[in-house]
Amino acid sequence: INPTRSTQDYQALDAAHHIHAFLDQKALNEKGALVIAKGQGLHLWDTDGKRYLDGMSGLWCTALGYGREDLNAAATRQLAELPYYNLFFHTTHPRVIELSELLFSLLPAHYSHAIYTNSGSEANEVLIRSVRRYWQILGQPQKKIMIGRWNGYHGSTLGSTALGGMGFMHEMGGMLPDFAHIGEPYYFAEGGDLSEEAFGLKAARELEAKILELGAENVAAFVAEPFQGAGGMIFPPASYWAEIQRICRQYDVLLCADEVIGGFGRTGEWFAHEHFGFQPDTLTIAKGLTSGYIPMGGLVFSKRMAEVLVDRGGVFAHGLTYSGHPVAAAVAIANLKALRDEGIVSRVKNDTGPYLQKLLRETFANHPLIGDVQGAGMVAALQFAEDKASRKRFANENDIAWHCRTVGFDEGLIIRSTLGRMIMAPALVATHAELDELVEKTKRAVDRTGRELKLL
Ligand SMILES: Cc1ncc(COP(=O)(O)O)c(CNc2cccc(C(=O)O)c2)c1O
Repeated sequence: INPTRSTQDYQALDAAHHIHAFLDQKALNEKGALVIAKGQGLHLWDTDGKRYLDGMSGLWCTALGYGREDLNAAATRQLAELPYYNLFFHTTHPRVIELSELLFSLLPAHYSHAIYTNSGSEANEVLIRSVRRYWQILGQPQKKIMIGRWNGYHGSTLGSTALGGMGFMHEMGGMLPDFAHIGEPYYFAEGGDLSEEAFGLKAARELEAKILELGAENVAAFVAEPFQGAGGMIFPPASYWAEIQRICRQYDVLLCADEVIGGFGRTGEWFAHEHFGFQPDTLTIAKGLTSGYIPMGGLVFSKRMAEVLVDRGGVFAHGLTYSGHPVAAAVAIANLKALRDEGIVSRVKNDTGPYLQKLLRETFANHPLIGDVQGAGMVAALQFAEDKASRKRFANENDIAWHCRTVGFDEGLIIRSTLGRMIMAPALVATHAELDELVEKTKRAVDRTGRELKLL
């Protein structure tokens, strides 16, 4: 690492010019941000030269890990050839066409069209506008309410915030009309004395109750993450998604999956909805699309929706300057080809995913502080609990998880904490040795947390 400034200089300038995401900036300014300067494989280095194992793929996005020469070369070549063009005014360009050809070869056959964006939030703004336009074209303009889930996360733009279910986000700048929410399928916290199977059906049937309350003729879509990511890496009970899908079909409500985190191999399937076995009408994508090397998101439409928007919709009044950006598309092509041709997604499904999941369950099955281990493929969560059998959580579970995350950084490990859960989502290229290091360092952080907070 050859930083041109001292860490302190970087921290002072960062504090002078930035408002960071989801934190109290004044508090951060008192201790200074961690300045990450280099990445290679699954490792990151800060400006003091400290090395970290990145157990979070950056923010769930660096599927191929850091330092990939193929992605660098793809971007450099495209920057030289055509650094920018667009899909406005009857024009297009080769790279975004080649990306879509490749993308739809990896998607289930009933998807046909995509609109690209720069982020997942923007893709969900396109979703809101496209869904309402779809029902307008079909002569049902009043069918426009979008139903999301409490503690769901769909982004930080205005509509995506309203679609999400994080109340403290709604309080900033106000909520929007025509958005509704139902409870989340968080069995450990909400299951009570129901079986998982029964709770999954109960949680799903909240959607039917909400649709009947609002009037099916007014409800446009249900939008949800196949598994909740930012909300705490929560997998729903096995009975959940089939029931949600049945309800959507019964009331002619579009089923929209937000695959920003789950997409591109995270669960061992190319898309998380395939892991859970349901067929959404739209898919929101971002993150793993380019392994985070360059911003890109998108909205994927089923043939059924695309035909209405294209064949009967006339002018589609939407457009973003950088939609389908040539350099982002070039990186996405290289990224998807590597995931496919290096057999990375199938290795997550058949080898490294099962290896990680088994190792976590063996390591934490009888741990006095851990009440549940959830996950599949290269994503997992540990639930802190005071008592496993009764699923009793610690009153101060947020503080415990945050302490564990902080201890992790001290041990050279980056994992995420949300509520009372420790989350990991390492790069899909992780080796058995790197997964061993990830689990070993996580155990050390959990044990240290237990000692330092006198939980044991
Ligand atoms: C399901 C989902 N949908 C949309 C977005 C928004 O994407 P953009 O950020 O590209 O606009 C996300 C983003 N998810 C996200 C972003 C940043 C941090 C964390 C975290 O869990 O710490 C999660 C997401 O997880």
